Amino acid sequence: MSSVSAYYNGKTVLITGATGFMGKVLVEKLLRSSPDVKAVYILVRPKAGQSMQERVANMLKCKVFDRVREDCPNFHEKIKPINAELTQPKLAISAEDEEELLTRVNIVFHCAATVRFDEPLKHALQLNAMGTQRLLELAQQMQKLEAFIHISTAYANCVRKCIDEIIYPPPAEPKKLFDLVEWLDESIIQDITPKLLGDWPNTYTYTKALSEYLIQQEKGNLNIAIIRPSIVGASWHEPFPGWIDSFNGTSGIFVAAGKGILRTVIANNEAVADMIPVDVVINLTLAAGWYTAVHRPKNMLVYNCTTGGINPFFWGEMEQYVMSTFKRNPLEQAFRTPNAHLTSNYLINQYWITVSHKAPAILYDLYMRLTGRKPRMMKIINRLHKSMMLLQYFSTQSWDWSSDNMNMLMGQLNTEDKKLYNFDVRQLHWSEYIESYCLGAKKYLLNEDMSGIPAAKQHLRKLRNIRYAFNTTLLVIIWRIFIARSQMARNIWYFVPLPGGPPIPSNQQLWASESESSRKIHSLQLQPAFIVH
Ligand SMILES: CCCCCCCC/C=C\CCCCCCCC(=O)SCCNC(=O)CCNC(=O)[C@H](O)C(C)(C)COP(=O)(O)OP(=O)(O)OC[C@H]1O[C@@H](n2cnc3c(N)ncnc32)[C@H](O)[C@@H]1OP(=O)(O)O
Ligand SMILES: NC(=O)C1=CN([C@@H]2O[C@H](COP(=O)(O)OP(=O)(O)OC[C@H]3O[C@@H](n4cnc5c(N)ncnc54)[C@H](OP(=O)(O)O)[C@@H]3O)[C@@H](O)[C@H]2O)C=CC1
Repeated sequence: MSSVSAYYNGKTVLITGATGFMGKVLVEKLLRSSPDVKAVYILVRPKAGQSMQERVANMLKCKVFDRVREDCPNFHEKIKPINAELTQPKLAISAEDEEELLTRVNIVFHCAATVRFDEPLKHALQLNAMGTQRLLELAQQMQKLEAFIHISTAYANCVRKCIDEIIYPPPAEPKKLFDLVEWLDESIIQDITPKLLGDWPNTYTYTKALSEYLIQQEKGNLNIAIIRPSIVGASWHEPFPGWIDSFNGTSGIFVAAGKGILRTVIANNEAVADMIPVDVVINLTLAAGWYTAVHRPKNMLVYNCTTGGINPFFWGEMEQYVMSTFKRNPLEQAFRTPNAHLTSNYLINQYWITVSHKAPAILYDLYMRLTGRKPRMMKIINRLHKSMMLLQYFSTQSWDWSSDNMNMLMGQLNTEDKKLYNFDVRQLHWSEYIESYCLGAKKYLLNEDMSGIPAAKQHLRKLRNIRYAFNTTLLVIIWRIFIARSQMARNIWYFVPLPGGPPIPSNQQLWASESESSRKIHSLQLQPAFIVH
């Protein structure tokens, strides 16, 4: 008998960020594993011209709910959307909805956040830190609240190399910052952001660190747990292997590499790629919710939800597995043959950016212009470079996260719960996982059908032939330039018995141009790497 699923049956749950990548997996697993859960309130904002109702209807059509749709066809009746905006006072929840939440909710899962690394500080603060504070205020008034689970990130304290399951001093006093951004002009905040961030690499990790500290300061009597996942990847098993619907973290990089657009990445082959499947994070989150509510630990527990200390995996291995999968199962309409390499050398990376990113993009855009179409590759490449700049902080270093609480929690689960809410990452087989992740990105992120693989392979063969033809033409052009300028090259050329080769010149002709050409050959700057690799 599962204690965790039994606990959620009959309970009323509130989830923020339910429309996001992790939120959807949480809602799905909760409804599938505890079909008798009383109600799942989700805080949703209207967005992109869609009302809250339209957004929820679209969300429920998502493939991630296929399994629960089969198991419990009426699962949608349990979902109760509430109009909310976390950046607004009182979360912009109507008085009537607030009353409903205050009298009914038993457990809160707070997933909503902006995860963009380039989010302006003011907005990141308003959502990630102030939003969390407002939700806590609401939670304090909930009459039947048993547990509050906050999703943070393992990188909230990335300025440290060894990260324990404790709350560290914040980068700044949150309330002073709130005051500051309240009255300072937006452009001034932008100007002083690097100074405020200090050692923190971006506004995301900075505001996540602040929100952890705020929770510790203002938790009062609430039963709270903090979950800190590292880089969240596609699902391992549930609801089905490889499910992913977000380009964040490594997913966008995989797609760009699979499409043959990304050829060089700044990363340390030997650094740990601390990735964790989304279903593992959600299983741990639900188990932590149960443990927090039922066992009521005296101190607030922080769960580092990471793999590096338990089952380490390295960026170099990731490169191999990703490239091997996309070579065997290519993406449709690839720009070039997938062939991405990691390097920790800045100059080498810059060199390949010029030769293997920018030069092909310029040529392709020229071709688009000549054929009357809109050029777009350079724009994509520039965006990719911006992303890579922001991600390289994480791909060039390793961190040590302790995972004692994760192990402790595993020990608290009964045999059935260990299976139903499996978060034992020792069983994770990385090559199989990365293959299923890449195939999931193909199917669920790009909506490509597996039946299109033969055509995609055919397309890669066409690209290979174009590359051969291009390289041969380039070689001939370079050679012709040599021939025109170097007597030695001409001598070699004339000894190659090619059909249709040049006529054998007289000795006089051979000597005539030599002095001039031997001078010029030294000034020729040949770049053999322009030959596409
Ligand atoms: C051979 C392989 C080797 C692999 C080596 C890999 C090395 C990788 C290294 C290190 C990964 C480690 C990462 C650490 C993570 C920390 C963990 C966490 O705690 S939390 C979560 C992390 N959060 C993020 O990942 C946000 C990062 N993203 C951003 O901050 C922004 O997206 C940014 C600045 C990178 C780009 O911003 P923009 O404004 O240029 O673009 P935008 O708004 O994101 O996208 C515009 C549209 O393009 C789509 N898009 C994005 N990437 C795409 C792609 N690759 N292909 C196709 N479409 C894409 C998007 O879905 C979006 O579509 P629509 O407008 O919503 O419809
Ligand atoms: N993905 C990852 O690799 C990792 C994620 N995390 C953490 O996990 C949590 C979930 O991340 P993930 O699912 O990837 O993120 P997503 O960006 O996919 O989802 C974010 C969610 O927050 C909601 N949200 C954003 N702004 C507001 C707002 N102003 N008011 C109400 N809701 C809002 C979004 O709603 P809407 O649909 O309206 O935009 C969406 O539901 C975050 O707290 C993140 O920090 C931690 C480590 C790694």
